[in-house]
Amino acid sequence: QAAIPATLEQAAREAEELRRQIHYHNHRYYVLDAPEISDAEFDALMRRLIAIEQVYPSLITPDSPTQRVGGAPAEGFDRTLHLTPMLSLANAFSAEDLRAFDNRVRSGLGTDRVEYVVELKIDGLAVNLVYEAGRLVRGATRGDGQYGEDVTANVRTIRSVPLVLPIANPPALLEVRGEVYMPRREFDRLNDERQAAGEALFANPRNAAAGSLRQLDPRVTARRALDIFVYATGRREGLEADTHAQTLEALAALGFKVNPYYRVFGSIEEVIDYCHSWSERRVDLPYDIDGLVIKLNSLAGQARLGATAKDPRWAIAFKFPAEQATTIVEDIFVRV
Ligand SMILES: NC(=O)c1cc2c(=O)c3cc(F)ccc3oc2nc1N
Repeated sequence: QAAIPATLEQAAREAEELRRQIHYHNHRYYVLDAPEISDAEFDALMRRLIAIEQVYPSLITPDSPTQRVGGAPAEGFDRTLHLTPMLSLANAFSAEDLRAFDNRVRSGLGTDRVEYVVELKIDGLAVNLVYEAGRLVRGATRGDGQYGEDVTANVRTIRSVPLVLPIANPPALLEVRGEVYMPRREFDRLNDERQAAGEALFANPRNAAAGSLRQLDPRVTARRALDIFVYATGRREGLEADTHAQTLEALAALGFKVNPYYRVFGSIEEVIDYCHSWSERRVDLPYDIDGLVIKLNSLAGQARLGATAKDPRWAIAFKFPAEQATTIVEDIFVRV
């Protein structure tokens, strides 16, 4: 272990370089799932930065990777107002519903052909992230769509959530929406742990993710392998895009984790085929999806169609049939 730099200036330079490397390798591992260095090498970088920050506490910045896991638990969660409302999605349950949606969109726009983006509908809980000058300043649950619970300390523990956007001139203000989820393997591990400890089990990964994200103690959240896929922006200044697909590409370029299975189609029939193909394929995914989300690709078109009081006219969720209840209801007739 090399000696800690003798002066604050040298320490600051090394700390800055270490932060850059750690953010980079964190992104490689947790966002791209393509690490370039071993865990041991990554841990060595972290230990070096922690050692320097211990000797020079003035170097500890809120977005330092050593600050991902906060300390004292919160008493409760503050309410926070989203910069733009988080609406909910109307549901489609059949090909006919999707064709009706397509007819409404095309007649609303007065065009006969439109492009749609189709994304997997991750079965987790929606969160809202706010970045100011490229730094994560807030993470909130969806709440009632206008106000959410401020769970920033917990969101910061999700390794695939960038604490800083590592580019020279980040957007001045960026609101990003995503779905926080718990991979099924982590869900099984967590329930085995709770079973062994005689604690109540989580019914499904969505409940486990919600329960983990709404922990008062971020150190508990940090022990749950939560993950996120981002899927939209809210308020944004300095992020240019004409289509939703370009928005997803821009978010990925900023270091966010975007689900790789989104596709652009030029007709609702292709959308329908893609949706049906995932009804069986989804069992092979390491996380739960409860359908797909179909969105008009053109952002100008989205703006023209707008939203009703609660849901956008330019998007719809295609839902798979609900899982048949797998638990056999106990025999409720007591034999007398
Ligand atoms: N769970 C999801 O994977 C997912 C959820 C939403 C939304 O809830 C959603 C709600 C809106 F009002 C508009 C777009 C949306 O896009 C979305 N896209 C997704 N991929």
